[in-house]
Amino acid sequence: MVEELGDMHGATSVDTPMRADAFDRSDEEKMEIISQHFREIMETLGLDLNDDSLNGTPRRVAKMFVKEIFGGLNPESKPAISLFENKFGYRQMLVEKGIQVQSFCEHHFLPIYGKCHIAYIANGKVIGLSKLNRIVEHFARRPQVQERLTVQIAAELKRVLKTEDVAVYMDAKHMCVEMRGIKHTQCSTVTTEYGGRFLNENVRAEFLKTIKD
Ligand SMILES: Nc1nc2c(ncn2[C@@H]2O[C@H](COP(=O)(O)OP(=O)(O)OP(=O)(O)O)[C@@H](O)[C@H]2O)c(=O)[nH]1
Ligand SMILES: [Zn+2]
Repeated sequence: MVEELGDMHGATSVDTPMRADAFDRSDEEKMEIISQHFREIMETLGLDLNDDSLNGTPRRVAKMFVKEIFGGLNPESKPAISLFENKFGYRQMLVEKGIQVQSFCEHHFLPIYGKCHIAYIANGKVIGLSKLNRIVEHFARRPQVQERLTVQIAAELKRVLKTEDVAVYMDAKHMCVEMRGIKHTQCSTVTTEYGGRFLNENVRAEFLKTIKD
């Protein structure tokens, strides 16, 4: 189980901080507890949960947290990866650009949304394209900071593709910056992670040009 939680070659720094008892409860138990607590939050805000529109909300939120938007906390939801022999001898970078990112800021539990662009240079095997999107989706479905999300995606790609030649570029907007606090709507946050040959200026420039085209 500990092995499963480790997202990067045994290092722990990129891992989402999890409690030791994180998987002691079933999803159903988690939903029941969250539902009760969310009911209390709503009631504390003064809402009348006898209203037929509000009555099911605690359970809806609990299900959404456990099964949907934070489903990536469960290591069992990590996508199975299909790799294929690189019989065609493709040796250039493959860029999957414009992958949608929908995540949640772990400081305010408000949405982070934007785009992620991924590249890798095949080392023997090639990956099913949709698996690149699924890896992004898995790590996005956790409370996150954008930096960790970016590094977790890169680490998983390196692990499954058995190469350091990986690049991740993410450009996202944070609702915690837009809707509250500073309330600035025009900025976005860019995070990057480059490994192996992407540390070379020319290779990186080709990647950046491809995602800007
Ligand atoms: N580095 C980083 N910071 C983030 C991310 N998402 C949100 N934040 C920031 O996390 C910080 C939390 O800071 P605090 O000062 O504790 O929270 P706050 O008082 O609500 O801050 P304000 O948003 O400035 O009102 C804020 O500056 C957020 O903008 C992220 O993905 N990465
Ligand atoms: Zn936030």
